[in-house]
Amino acid sequence: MAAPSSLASSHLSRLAAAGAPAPQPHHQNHQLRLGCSRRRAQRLVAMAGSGKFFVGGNWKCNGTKESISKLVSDLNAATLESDVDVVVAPPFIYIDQVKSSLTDRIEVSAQNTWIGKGGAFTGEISAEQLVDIGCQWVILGHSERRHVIGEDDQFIGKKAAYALSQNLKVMACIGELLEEREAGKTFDVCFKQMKAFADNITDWKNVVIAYEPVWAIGTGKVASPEQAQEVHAAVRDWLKTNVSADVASTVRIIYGGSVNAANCAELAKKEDIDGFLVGGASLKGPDFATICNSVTSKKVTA
Ligand SMILES: O=C(CO)COP(=O)(O)O
Repeated sequence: MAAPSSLASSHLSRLAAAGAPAPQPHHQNHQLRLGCSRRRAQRLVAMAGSGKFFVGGNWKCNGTKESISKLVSDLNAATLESDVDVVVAPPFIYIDQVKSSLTDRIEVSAQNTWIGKGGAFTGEISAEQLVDIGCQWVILGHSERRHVIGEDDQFIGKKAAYALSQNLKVMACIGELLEEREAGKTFDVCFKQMKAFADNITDWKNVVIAYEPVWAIGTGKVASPEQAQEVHAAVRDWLKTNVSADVASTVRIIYGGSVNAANCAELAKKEDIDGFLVGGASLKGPDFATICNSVTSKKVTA
């Protein structure tokens, strides 16, 4: 694959050594750099409002009553920086347990919801029911739901609209497969997934976008800070062109895929990385707290 001229060759060798796929060949780094300082100035102003660093823990289909009780007590005991929003997403059946035992400092999310009002939909959980038990967030469009369960862009977009209409906040996930990255289609895939969200979302204030490259999820192959930044900046530019400059400068774009206590600080330093969506490492309270507190690396470089 042709290497983009803007990345130093030493960096490319490090990526190759770590087994990470190469950056996108068609990237418009030049154009992104030109808009960079203006965008940063806009975003620093926005930081005073909704733009807090954001870390979500997606527990996926893991845990027992006992292990979750231990995880909650570790999270309750953790010292968290004040300028980070923290959310955890337990499996549905443990949400009530978590809500009743977890500090209010941490908000609670579901990992999915039904597309509309509840009723005769066996096995589903409605947005109304999530709100009823005090759940504030829902993760939608996660790659495991797209690629394992088979949810498509339109279905996910409609879920987002309905969840937002019921006052749930949404972590809207996007991300490319390895073969899509290797074929130079990362931006096409991410923009197509973004369009399905944008077609259904009118107000973005309760939306966080999670860029989770599928090849980095649960594989230990984290995207390099440069790879993640490249896509985050491109998604922000897409929002500017296709939604509004205001949404582009205020919406938080978080990264997910093999984030851990050791690699979070370097990723957090990147301008367009506003936080993380964490899988495996969110099951360990102290590691998750370290990832939440990587906001301090952001402050140093902002
Ligand atoms: O899918 C993820 C978060 O939603 C990421 O999972 P891992 O952190 O385990 O790679």
